[in-house]
Amino acid sequence: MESGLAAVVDKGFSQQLRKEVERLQIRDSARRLAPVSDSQIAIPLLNSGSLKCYKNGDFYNIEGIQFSLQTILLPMAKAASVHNPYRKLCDSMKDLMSRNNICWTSELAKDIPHRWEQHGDMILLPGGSFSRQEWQHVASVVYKKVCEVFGVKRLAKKSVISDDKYRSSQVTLLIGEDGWVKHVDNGIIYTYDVTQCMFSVGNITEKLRIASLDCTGETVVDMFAGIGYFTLPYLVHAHASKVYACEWNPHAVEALKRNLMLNKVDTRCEVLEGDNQVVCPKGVADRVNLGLIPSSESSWPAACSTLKSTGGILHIHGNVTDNNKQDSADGHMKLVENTECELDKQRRIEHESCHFSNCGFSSNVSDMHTLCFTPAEHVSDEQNIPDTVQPSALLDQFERGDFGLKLGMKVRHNLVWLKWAKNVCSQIEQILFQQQNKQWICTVLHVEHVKSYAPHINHLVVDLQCRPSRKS
Ligand SMILES: C[S@@+](CC[C@H](N)C(=O)[O-])C[C@H]1O[C@@H](n2cnc3c(N)ncnc32)[C@H](O)[C@@H]1O
Repeated sequence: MESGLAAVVDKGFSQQLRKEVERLQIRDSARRLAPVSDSQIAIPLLNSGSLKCYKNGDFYNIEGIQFSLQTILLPMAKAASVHNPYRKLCDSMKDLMSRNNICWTSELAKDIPHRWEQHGDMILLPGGSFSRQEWQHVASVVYKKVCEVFGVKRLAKKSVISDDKYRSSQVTLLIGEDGWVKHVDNGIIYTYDVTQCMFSVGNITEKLRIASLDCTGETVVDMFAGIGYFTLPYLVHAHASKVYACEWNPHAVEALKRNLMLNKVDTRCEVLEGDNQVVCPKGVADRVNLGLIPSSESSWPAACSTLKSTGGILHIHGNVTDNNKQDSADGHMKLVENTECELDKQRRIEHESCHFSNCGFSSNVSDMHTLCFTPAEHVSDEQNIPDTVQPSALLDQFERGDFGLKLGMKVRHNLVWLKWAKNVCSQIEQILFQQQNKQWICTVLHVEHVKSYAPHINHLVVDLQCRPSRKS
């Protein structure tokens, strides 16, 4: 048993809350979930830092699940007690400090990371690890010890991704000659220098989605190519005939060129080094990828002018903020569906992508068509709430701002997402109209949820089909 921080929640909500704390990356996997009474379960946590914004009086509330924080004795996970590098790291650091007559404190213990990334023979530590003054006295030995514990040759440490125009990596090499690492991801080899470029692990679902497209015969322009996160899936799996890859960070360009060679697709890709607003070719693309967050808006005109005169598809990424925290906390409306079983319902509510078509809802995904809303007991104007509401009607009400109902969080999010997609769609129509002096019809084909970026901020992608209107 080990004492530590835990979230205590009613049994019926324990699995939902476990998923939420895993999403926030604060679940302590070294200790096991355990009942604390007949009706409550404790979920072990690493820390409570990211929970601050969910605090409501003495309790916390995530997605309508109420829980408290307590310090509790919990059993160790089996794997953790047998082979746990974190424990090994703690033990070897305690030992090292005592040999150097440095007193072991809880502050020093907090400086030891619970998570890290392994890139082949390199361990990449999170920012903030080993940052206290005491470590500096024994710095070179500490870093060697860390390598020993993990059985690697190189060690590096992160801080935040820089806000500079290159979104440079902020990684310092602590032990080793260079920062080049290799990743194999969905059959694609990526190599890059961790001290110079970033690798967005969180975008894996979007990379897989791109990989599943059939782009045979298509020309694609990747406006923010980086080291080839999307350029490579377009070439290797989606079989694009040609990709123009724009990138202005010379370190990323170097990695991109290496990656094209490594994956033997360099003959189908032209790397255009520089600002995409300058280097992007005109009138060539069937498809344009705009993979920059929080927004790629400044490059939308260049993206529009790279489309073929017959039109094409834009994949526009963006961070979308849901500001209305109050509604999400009390969630007056429950989202239910008539016919589905409990498990399907759960899956559907957790299914984080939504498909919308032509700013209405697409017929190929039944999700939103079959939704109806049931008022919870405490909604006073129950009689005014229709049994079934068409999502497009919901959006109209939502846009007029006369939405008297409070919606369940996922539904409201979907409406916020759809509103964002519609907004992007009409801005792109305007840009195309201004550039070409004729009407274009843009259609929202799909809205993809890539990841939760921060509380109330979601990274989305809208797929827009853009066609010149026959009328004008
Ligand atoms: C965040 S990375 C995106 C990588 C990839 N799309 C992803 O989501 O994982 C953005 C890349 O776009 C590049 N970039 C940003 N603005 C640019 C511009 N105007 N022209 C060319 N490259 C640009 C940055 O240097 C960086 O490598």
